[in-house]
Amino acid sequence: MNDANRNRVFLVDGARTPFLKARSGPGPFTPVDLAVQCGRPLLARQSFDRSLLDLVILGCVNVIADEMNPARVAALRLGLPERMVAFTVQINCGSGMQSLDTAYRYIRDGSHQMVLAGGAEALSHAPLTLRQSAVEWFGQMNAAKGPLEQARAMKGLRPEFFKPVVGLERGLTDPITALSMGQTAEVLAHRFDIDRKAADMYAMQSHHRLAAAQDEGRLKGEVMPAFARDGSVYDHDDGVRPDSDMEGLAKPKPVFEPPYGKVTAGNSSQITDGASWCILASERAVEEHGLAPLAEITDSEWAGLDPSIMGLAPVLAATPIVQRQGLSREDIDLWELNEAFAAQVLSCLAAWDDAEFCREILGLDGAFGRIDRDRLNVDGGAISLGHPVGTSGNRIVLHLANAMKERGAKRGIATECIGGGLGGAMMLEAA
Ligand SMILES: CC(=O)CC(=O)SCCNC(=O)CCNC(=O)[C@H](O)C(C)(C)COP(=O)(O)OP(=O)(O)OC[C@H]1O[C@@H](n2cnc3c(N)ncnc32)[C@H](O)[C@@H]1OP(=O)(O)O
Repeated sequence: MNDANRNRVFLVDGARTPFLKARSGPGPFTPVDLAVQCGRPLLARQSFDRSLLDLVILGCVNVIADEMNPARVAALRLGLPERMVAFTVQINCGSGMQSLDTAYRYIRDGSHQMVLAGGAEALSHAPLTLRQSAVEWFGQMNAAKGPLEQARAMKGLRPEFFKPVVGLERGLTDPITALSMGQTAEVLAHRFDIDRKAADMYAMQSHHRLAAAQDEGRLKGEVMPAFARDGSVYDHDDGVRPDSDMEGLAKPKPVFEPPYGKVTAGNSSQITDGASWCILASERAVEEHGLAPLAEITDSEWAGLDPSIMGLAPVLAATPIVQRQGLSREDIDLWELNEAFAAQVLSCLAAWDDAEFCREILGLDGAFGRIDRDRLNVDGGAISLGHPVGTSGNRIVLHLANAMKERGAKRGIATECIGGGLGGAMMLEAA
């Protein structure tokens, strides 16, 4: 399909739940609960009838057994018609952006007019699983015929069978390299010479920026309060530490490569629960229903690279967009680069500023240049907010749209690294 036949795609509106830090034990909401909590007020404030939506797509990494295909469960709980097609996508931390990109492409190519695309993740509900030896033992017990065989199988019982494997640890470990996500950030810190002070400084700024955005009411239309069954109300991102300072950040020990690593609890993204939705619409739908979009989605890109340096993927995904749009670094007014780890974000900035890297890996003539920190993650990011993995890609696009509107920006890019060695990026322009 040539460009002339492509439809323009707009991000009409969006909302998310507060991001809630996973503390000990499951949090108050499942992924679908979260999706419903922010989906309800979002749909209620639209001027169009919700039955006009064509499709629901939801990104979710840790789907729980009671909510298979959470997109469909959420759609029905949101009161959408039974004919509504709804599917769930999973591409690790890219899931919430994948839902948007799928919606963007469907609308652009003319098959759909209005799509609800989101991400939902409750990392506090990540499954606890049995170790392989325990699974085999339970299998033998089930297969045992009669008391004699059962007694024989019973002999194989070991206390460690009852010590569960934390699913989250597995989920945040790359299956090809066996490196944890934090270790991949350490690889980058080493490669780009990111020191602990620089990582902590970045983390401190993330907390200060989010705290300022909360205080100054910049998240008001974006964050919808969530109401738990026990009557508790959650109305703000609770992982923020407004008083973060360099002294405090210097205290936590390196988690993933002790004792010399640079990545700590203070400069990593937090383990968090949260959901986010965006409504995407074609130009025709915008005109027909008199909608006032936040932004236009004008390009997107995905990239793959060595899983052990997955954190560099934003560089590989975002740069081709800038190039093919005939733009330069300065033309991008705002960037949202998901803060998986401070060392990972800083490595991306360093890679863009490294002429050799840009020539060899990106095929540029020289360095892309260092992104201005005043244009990057202006209201904080996953270090201060938390990182509900299947949601974050959706949140950064939504927040980019809101931040662009708030600041009168013309153009912005949201981009993120994805476990397994992938990256995604989307470009927005003022509507
Ligand atoms: C998956 C993909 O597809 C791609 C990606 O995005 S990769 C990224 C995926 N996500 C991850 O890998 C998650 C990374 N983060 C983690 O694993 C965990 O946050 C972690 C293991 C690093 C730390 O977990 P934790 O110990 O529960 O952290 P947390 O409770 O926040 O902090 C522990 C202590 O550090 C200190 N600390 C944390 N932040 C601080 C700050 N800003 N200032 C000062 N001290 C701080 C405090 O002493 C804190 O203890 P208190 O809460 O009692 O004050």
